[in-house]
Amino acid sequence: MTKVDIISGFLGAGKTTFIKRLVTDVFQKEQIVLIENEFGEIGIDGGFLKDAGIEITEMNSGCICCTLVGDFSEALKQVVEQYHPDRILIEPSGVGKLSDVAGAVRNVEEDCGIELNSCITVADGKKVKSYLRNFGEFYSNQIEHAATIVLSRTQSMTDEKLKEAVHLIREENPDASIITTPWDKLDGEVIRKAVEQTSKPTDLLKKACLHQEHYHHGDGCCHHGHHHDEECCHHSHHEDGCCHGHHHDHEGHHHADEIFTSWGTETAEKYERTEIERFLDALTEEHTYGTVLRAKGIVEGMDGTWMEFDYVPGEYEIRDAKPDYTGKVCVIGTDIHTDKIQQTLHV
Ligand SMILES: Nc1nc2c(ncn2[C@@H]2O[C@H](COP(=O)(O)OP(=O)(O)OP(=O)(O)O)[C@@H](O)[C@H]2O)c(=O)[nH]1
Repeated sequence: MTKVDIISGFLGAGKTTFIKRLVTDVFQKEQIVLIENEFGEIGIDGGFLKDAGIEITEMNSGCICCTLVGDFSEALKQVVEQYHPDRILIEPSGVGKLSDVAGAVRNVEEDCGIELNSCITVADGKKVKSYLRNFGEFYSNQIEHAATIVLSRTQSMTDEKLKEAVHLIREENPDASIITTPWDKLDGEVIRKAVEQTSKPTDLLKKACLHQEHYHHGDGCCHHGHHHDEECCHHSHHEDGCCHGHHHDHEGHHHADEIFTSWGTETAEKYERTEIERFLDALTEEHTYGTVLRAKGIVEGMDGTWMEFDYVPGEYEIRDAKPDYTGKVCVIGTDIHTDKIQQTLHV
């Protein structure tokens, strides 16, 4: 039986970084396939994991919800048939709802010969308060439905801030195990125990489905409170072909793409490192770029070397990288001014 672990978490939380730790130190003896669902068109994370021999299936889609029932179960089935892995790791989009993803996995457990083993959420310890307040519908859902919550960046938090973050998480989820020790300090075995022993998601998921008013029908789909005949995505379908959320539970139900915008481009443009630094520094200027929650990319430098960058509010990182087939940049946020971003990057 293939085990399935879901590693969710908001934009830039550290999901990919934690998954790297899992595959190198925790599940290193197992054959693993990673299914990533990026919000937006440009897949940037693949490199390291591909180098480590991990099979990666990327599902790039603006709306995770619409892909969950159709494409998603198809992807799961294909992965099992093609690779017969010991374990499938699913990294949903940072703005995906954990209950949706977990529900979709459970619906195809029997069909696909898989077993939902754990629901993990990685959360940036420094941003718990602000993300709960500003993006609660998505953020709380990821916290509430996790059996294990892994806090990232705790090494750069004061004890007081860490306590506050844990308290806020406990209010949303009294039962989860919360990993507060920075994961690079932990042995693989300790991480395995924290993830495996506490992550029997069955009861949590029952709760998830009741809470969200999902009805499970014989067709294996998870319906969001409405009964439609369509194949997938049972929100109200409007004539414009888009799915618009309905406010039928206390949290409201929005699609990621109603609230978040993802902009991405591939580019052969070359940059000075200082130019990228200036760009990342400037992303905090809301009046110019809107509310940028995440940026990442890989681009060629003027000197022919390559740079990879990662931005989350309050910090960024530029690293040397191996050349890619072309440069790629992706910016995600709310009300982002893509024309200004394009101007700055000359794309
Ligand atoms: N200092 C520190 N940096 C971290 C930690 N976790 C993640 N980061 C950095 O944060 C950035 C984002 O990490 P990712 O692992 O790509 O985050 P993600 O959740 O996969 O991000 P998305 O691509 O938005 O889904 C990278 O620059 C990481 O190096 C942590 O625990 N400590």
